[in-house]
Amino acid sequence: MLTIPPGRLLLTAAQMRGAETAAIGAGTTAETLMARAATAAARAIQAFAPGRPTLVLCGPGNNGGDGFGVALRLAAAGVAVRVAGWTPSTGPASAFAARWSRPVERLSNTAPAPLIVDALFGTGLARPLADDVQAALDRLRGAGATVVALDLPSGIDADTGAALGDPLAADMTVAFGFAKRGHGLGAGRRASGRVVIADIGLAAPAGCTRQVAPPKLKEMDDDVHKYARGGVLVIAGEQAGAARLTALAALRAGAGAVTLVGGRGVPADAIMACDDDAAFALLGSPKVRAVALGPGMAEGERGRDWLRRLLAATTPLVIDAGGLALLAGLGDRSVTAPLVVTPHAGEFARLFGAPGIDRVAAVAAAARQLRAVVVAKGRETIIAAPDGRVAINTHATPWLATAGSGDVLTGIVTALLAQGLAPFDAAQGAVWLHGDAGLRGGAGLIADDIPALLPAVLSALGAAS
Ligand SMILES: NC(=O)C1=CN([C@@H]2O[C@H](COP(=O)(O)OP(=O)(O)OC[C@H]3O[C@@H](n4cnc5c(N)ncnc54)[C@H](OP(=O)(O)O)[C@@H]3O)[C@@H](O)[C@H]2O)[C@@H](O)CC1
Ligand SMILES: Nc1ncnc2c1ncn2[C@@H]1O[C@H](COP(=O)(O)OP(=O)(O)O)[C@@H](O)[C@H]1O
Ligand SMILES: [K+]
Repeated sequence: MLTIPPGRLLLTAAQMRGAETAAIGAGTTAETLMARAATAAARAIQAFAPGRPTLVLCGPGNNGGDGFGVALRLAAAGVAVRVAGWTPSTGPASAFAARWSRPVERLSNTAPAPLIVDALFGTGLARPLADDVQAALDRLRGAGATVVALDLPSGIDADTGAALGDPLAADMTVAFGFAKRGHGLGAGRRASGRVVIADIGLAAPAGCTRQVAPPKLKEMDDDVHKYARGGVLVIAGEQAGAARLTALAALRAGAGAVTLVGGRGVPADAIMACDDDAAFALLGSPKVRAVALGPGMAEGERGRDWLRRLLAATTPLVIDAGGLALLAGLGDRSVTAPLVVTPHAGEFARLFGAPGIDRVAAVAAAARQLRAVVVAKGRETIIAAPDGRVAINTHATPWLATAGSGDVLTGIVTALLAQGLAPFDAAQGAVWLHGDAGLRGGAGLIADDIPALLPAVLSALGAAS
């Protein structure tokens, strides 16, 4: 499980190299950075699994150098340490390797130890693990050792989290400077275990991806009225369940009033119903501060009409489900409204094409292309703004993969927009609240439960008064 703290930066390998170059340009040597990394990692290892006989697997590059640095420090602390793998011959890594006076064992026949430190490859992994390296990892995996990875589990792509082999699953990963995107995505997320970030004195470049943080909620004025809290209009199709889930979620997430068009006019008591003509008349009035389009909606002229009208308006808009299918079929996707779209993987592919291995890059490109905030839902939800900002949410549970869960998210995003949050902040906040509600609900969760869990989520964030 990933435990990168909320709000943390998630860097790419290129951004890490940029940070390193900047630090070196400002006078810190590469050896100093490596020494800081090794000292921090050795400390974290001693706190996590003190005194255990250790095998350090060292690679040919600087990740291997970190490994030698850790081996030297653990040995100096009296731990029984062996090293296997490469002996780096260039750069700062070679200096650390040269100080290791004991043997360097061959990966192919080294014996396991109760603690394995994985320092084979970090951000420089450039191709799939070679067969002999993979075979060594597979053999060592069988020993059931505790595994600590330095910077990244070896075999994980730093930028995408993709597996370039089958890494040893780490119990803890000590990330140097910053967490990497690969810690939060895909196979990397599974393989990283607990991610501890070691400060080695690097400054992050601008424009890095962030882990989604809980939203900062504004205190409510005591003389507020329902429309001042943010009125929401939900334009739904005939599927009553989806429409109702979106509308209820918007109310629970703080919208003062929700008007629903469609959903066969079946509102719960607190939801107001109206028809298309009345809803058209409401648009642009202070009673509607944000609109959701698409829950339970089939393709057809009514939806297309709404879509064209809403895209050309100025009221903040969320498009999901049937609304996304309509958007995919639209020749001219020019948008004036502040827009958030919330596609799941299938909807994303239909709108923007298959994302390929680098989901973050694909979602960022989609946001630029559509000039909208794109919320690409899934196990990790990636949120991108047209100006290039990207956030990743992992604060969620697979129990959220349940029918209607996306309709609930739509309602939450719309409610936060109606309360005046900017689209990128509303999208992040909503995804976090939705994820937190899912985690609170846990096993057996269904979409109907999520709106009812929101009061506890909001109260815990200090929104009770
Ligand atoms: N950034 C910073 O400030 C700091 C970074 N630090 C550390 O540096 C790490 C990055 O180091 P790095 O750039 O040397 O890359 P690394 O991960 O050791 O791998 C490169 C080596 O592996 C090789 N190689 C690649 N793929 C391979 C494969 N499949 N199979 C076999 N070989 C393969 C590649 O060979 P080549 O591709 O050149 O043939 C090269 O020799 C980073 O993760 C962190 O631990 C810290 O010291 C603190 C400061
Ligand atoms: N494996 C998972 N782990 C965490 N969250 C998930 C997972 N799978 C789906 N989700 C979340 O559940 C929601 C599902 O949305 P969606 O696919 O639109 O459902 P529906 O169409 O049934 O409403 C999204 O918020 C998504 O991020
Ligand atoms: K590693």
